[in-house]
Amino acid sequence: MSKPTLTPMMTQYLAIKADHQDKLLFYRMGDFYELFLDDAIEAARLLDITLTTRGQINGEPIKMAGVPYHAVEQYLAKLVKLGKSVAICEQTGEVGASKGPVERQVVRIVTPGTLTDTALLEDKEINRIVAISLLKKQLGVAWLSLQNGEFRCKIIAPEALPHELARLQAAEILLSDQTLDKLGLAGHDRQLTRLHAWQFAADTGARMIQRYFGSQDLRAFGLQSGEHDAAIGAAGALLNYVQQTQMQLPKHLDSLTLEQESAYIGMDAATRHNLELTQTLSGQKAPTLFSVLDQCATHMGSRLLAQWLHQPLRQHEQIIARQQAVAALAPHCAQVTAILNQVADIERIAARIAIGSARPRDLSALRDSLAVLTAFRLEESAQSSLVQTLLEQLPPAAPIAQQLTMSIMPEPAIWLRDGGVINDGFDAELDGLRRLQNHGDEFLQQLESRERERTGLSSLKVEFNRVHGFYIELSKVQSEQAPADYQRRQTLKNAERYVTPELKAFEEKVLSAQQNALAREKQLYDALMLQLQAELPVLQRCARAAASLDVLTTLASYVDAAHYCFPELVNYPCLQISNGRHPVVAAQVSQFTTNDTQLDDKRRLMLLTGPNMGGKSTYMRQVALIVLLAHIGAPVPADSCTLGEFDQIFTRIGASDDLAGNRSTFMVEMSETAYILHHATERSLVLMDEVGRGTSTFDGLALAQAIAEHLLQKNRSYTLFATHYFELTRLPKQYTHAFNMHLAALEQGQDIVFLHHIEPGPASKSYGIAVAKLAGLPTRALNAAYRHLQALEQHAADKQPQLDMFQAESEDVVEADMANADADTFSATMIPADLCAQLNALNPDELTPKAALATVYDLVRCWKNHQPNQLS
Ligand SMILES: Nc1ncnc2c1ncn2[C@@H]1O[C@H](COP(=O)(O)OP(=O)(O)OP(=O)(O)O)[C@@H](O)[C@H]1O
Repeated sequence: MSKPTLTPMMTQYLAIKADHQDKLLFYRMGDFYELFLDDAIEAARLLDITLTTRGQINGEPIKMAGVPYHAVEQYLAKLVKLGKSVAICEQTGEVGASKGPVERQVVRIVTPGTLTDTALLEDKEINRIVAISLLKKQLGVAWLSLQNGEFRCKIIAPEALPHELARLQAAEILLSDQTLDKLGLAGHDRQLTRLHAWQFAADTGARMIQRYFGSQDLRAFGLQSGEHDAAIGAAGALLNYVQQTQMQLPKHLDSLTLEQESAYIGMDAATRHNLELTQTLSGQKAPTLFSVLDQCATHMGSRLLAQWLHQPLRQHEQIIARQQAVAALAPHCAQVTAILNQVADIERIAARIAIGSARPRDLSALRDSLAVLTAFRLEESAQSSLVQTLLEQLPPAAPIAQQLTMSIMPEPAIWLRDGGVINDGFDAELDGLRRLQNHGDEFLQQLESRERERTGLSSLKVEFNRVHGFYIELSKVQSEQAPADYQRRQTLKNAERYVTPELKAFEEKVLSAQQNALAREKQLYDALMLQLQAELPVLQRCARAAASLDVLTTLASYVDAAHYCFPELVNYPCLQISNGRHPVVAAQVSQFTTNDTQLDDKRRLMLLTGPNMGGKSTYMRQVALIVLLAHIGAPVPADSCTLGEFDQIFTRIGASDDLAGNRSTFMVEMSETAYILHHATERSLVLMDEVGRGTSTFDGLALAQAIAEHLLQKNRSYTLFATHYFELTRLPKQYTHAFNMHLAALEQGQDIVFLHHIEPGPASKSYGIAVAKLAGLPTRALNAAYRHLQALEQHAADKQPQLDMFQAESEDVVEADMANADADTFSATMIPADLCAQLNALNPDELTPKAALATVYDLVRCWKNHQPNQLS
């Protein structure tokens, strides 16, 4: 086959594209980024842009689609959200400098995990890129954020991977095909970037890490060869990937930290999801714990708060240090917030300085923020050593602030290429070039009066326009008398325009002054950027201190405004909450009913019963959220709270399919439960909501009981176990560490009033049909449900096989903690079998009034035959 004939430009395009097969190539042509061939088809579909054609290859039209360069960011944002990576190819050579197409190069690669551009990032989210390496049986994870320099790694058990990914909320996941085959990672398709296995090799990784940090030995990072090989390989792959996509290794990465499991309260993926920390169950951004709490003045504060919520601390000393800081800041909330409101996102500006992409307005915002922080003083911070440390870290090194003040214009231009960024008086050469530009007016005025005098022509004017540059204009009438040295440049209807050698020379000088000034500004800007890069650690420390102060102040604002209290942390088993509230639900309903919780070494498992909609889930989540908030050092929504030591929080709540993972609702339920039973300890908080309901009644009941027993006997965790299986309320008889509580409700006829108040003992009824009535089930269906219920109850009464909420409890089971239950609701209705058969056969909706009356007579007669003394 003969080689296709290609234009020089297409040859260049294909050569560049060959190095970026797995990405969309944005190829700069004038004011557009163009995509060709398959890239064009894909981009047209994903971005909803027009697909056209341009030229041919082998007689086939070449598909083409393009986006204007000035709007490129919105398209990049869209593609990155869809998990796509884009190679940006710019014109790097001078137009016409050589034969053929102007030289072009890929100058950066935009991937979901390596974004730094404000326009492409969510303000309140941390963008992390995670690398996973499986070496033999060792699983290493490393993660990095280009926005805040975070760089960490750890070795984890393979089954903990989904939970780790849920915690890190990776924007992009790097791994090899081999690792992917072994791990699966269903549901993460969009985030996956596959790399060659050699990129995860431990020795390459070790070399990369040592070179980047200029260190001889990995032990400085707590990493041991052999023991941490998978983590080292993953960290090395990350560095390599960043270098390849950013065309450089930014200088602001933190020292690599080996994360220890024991530092944080463990939460599995299901728990983070169920507790709606930063996302609702349906994937929305509000209302969540984060959306309700986040009053931070800065975006970096908001991001840190979200990070704290996903990483509750375990060490009591650290928590107490934060509590003291929050308490110390409480009286100063308004003052600190007013200051922080004036502070820009220094963290992200520092990241852009690190990769050399900071824009003029970033630097002016940085300058203004640093000035505010330098002047910031807070009295009475002595109560908290944490606040004192943060305040010490706030003011940046004086030279940075001074340098920015001197070098950057008060209101610089948006783009460096437009000039007007470097301050007047900062550089003598730039000032000279600017003078030449600006004082051109003076020269032109002088020239105009001189020429008028020389020619005696009153209509003579010296002017400038963008197309023709400087010119002398004469009216049509006087143009006849133009001197010989005037060269005609343009003829208008009423005027003639000329240039002179003197004017031309001046024009050249001014224009070159303009270009020279722009070049000088760029030189000075680049030098400033290098200076700032050298100060990155100081800037990052300042940004982190400001973000921490912001979060602590936000938490402090809840002490008075929402009557939150500081939990007391003790070293004996205890989970005691008085008048606790659900922080999110309480913020939404007009009247929230507060509830107590009392678990300790002797009360380990609370069996929670109560009607649907009674508030069981809310109560259980409230307990978990209070425990979680306590561990980020926050005050909690309660009147008082005492907590022992906790290591993990587990939840098994709600029903969801895992379609991506090909698991049914019941399978998901059982997998999550299995994980809990394998991992929960006596320091763990476990929430179990209606476990077993995904299968048949008997299987479900049997499983629920076995799970509760396992939690009581083996795990000995603090457990809240909500159930509709009334049989389980017998467990306290057998296990002294279990106890019954229920959410109270009142019945009024066929209606129900939820009290949302937790009371001792099991619930007496489930009120399912009453709740269905509230939900608007048609009357016909409701009536049928009541009839079926009666029949079922009768059947159960006859056979006595299984107790349920509506059935009398045998005497030996009714125990002290049932004392509050309404005894009347436990009395069985004994209906004779023939009467029951008649009732079952009856459908009142189908009876005429006359037939109904006759039926009532029949029934009464039948009943009287059985109960002659009662109804005679
Ligand atoms: N303590 C409370 N104070 C005020 N309103 C509450 C309280 N607890 C729950 N609610 C309200 O009741 C609604 C139902 O609560 P929840 O979902 O917790 O009930 P549930 O018992 O778990 O129901 P189901 O068994 O059907 O899942 C909540 O959406 C909330 O509006």
